[in-house]
Amino acid sequence: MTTEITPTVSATIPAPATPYQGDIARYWNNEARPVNLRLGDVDGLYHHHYGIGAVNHEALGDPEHSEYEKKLIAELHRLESAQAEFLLDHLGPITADDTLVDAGCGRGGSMVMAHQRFGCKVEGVTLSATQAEFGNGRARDLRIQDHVRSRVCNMLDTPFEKGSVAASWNNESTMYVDLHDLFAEHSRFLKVGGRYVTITGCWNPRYGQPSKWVSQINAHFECNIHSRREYLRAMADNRLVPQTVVDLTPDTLPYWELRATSSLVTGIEEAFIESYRDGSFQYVLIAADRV
Ligand SMILES: C[S@@+](CC[C@H](N)C(=O)[O-])C[C@H]1O[C@@H](n2cnc3c(N)ncnc32)[C@H](O)[C@@H]1O
Ligand SMILES: CC(C)=CCC/C(C)=C/COP(=O)(O)OP(=O)(O)O
Ligand SMILES: [Mg+2]
Repeated sequence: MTTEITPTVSATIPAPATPYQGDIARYWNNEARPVNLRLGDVDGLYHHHYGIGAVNHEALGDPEHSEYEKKLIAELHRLESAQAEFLLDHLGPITADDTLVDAGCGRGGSMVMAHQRFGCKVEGVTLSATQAEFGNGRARDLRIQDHVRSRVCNMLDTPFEKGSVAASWNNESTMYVDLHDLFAEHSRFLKVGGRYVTITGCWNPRYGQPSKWVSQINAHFECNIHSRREYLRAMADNRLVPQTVVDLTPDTLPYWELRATSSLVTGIEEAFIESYRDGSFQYVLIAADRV
């Protein structure tokens, strides 16, 4: 008797490249915070990034109202999706024949949005088998699995052909890797004339060194936040020339101030709010041309 085996992500998980990557894979495999799942449940787009834009206080209404918490969750989610839309705005002209790469794709919310906007293929890589299965499940639910695919793969060592990708991004996933290694890999698989975009938190060299708040964020997420200077230097060294740099710090503060009032707080809100306010930490978008 033969048993048919349906290939799943977990059947083909590569060994972590380093012990640290094993730690990060475990971290995301075990992550199930309500602040992420309940926001994703609003419309089926699951994000692991933060929000930008003004809070719509009119839509929120009276905090004493029984529906207020539900509206608050919908509002936080709207701001997180607005962040992803802003990133996609900077990818340049993408056609349905193009392939995009989401490096550190999480549960795949941004990938679905990119496919819905451009009609193109979107390939995502994450260290977490749980996340890749989740993202592929959502793609199947939406019947876009031919176009949107997540896999367990180190973003520093991907299977994408040299020069085959029209645009790629990291949405809050650069703080887990060495930036020179990361940009060398994007530069390899991007077409000349292609576009790279990141939205990230970075420490501000004007402050001096990483503040205690930045250290607290690193410890909370087991990550290693880089400085703004490091981004620009590593891009320049890898044929990525910044076309647009936007300081999104003032645009993300309202999200954090609202989140701090919700029942879904995780305890990291103070560190983000204080570091954005004291200037030690910045939320930035950098869009670069592959030259
Ligand atoms: C904060 S989440 C961001 C997820 C997604 N970009 C989003 O906006 O929802 C960080 C992601 O980076 C991924 N990651 C970290 N290091 C990685 C690596 N070396 N290779 C691939 N993915 C990595 C994690 O697995 C996780 O999916
Ligand atoms: C800007 C910086 C420094 C980001 C660090 C990376 C990170 C963990 C992002 C959000 O993930 P999440 O959505 O899972 O976090 P949370 O549970 O806090 O919403
Ligand atoms: Mg979140």
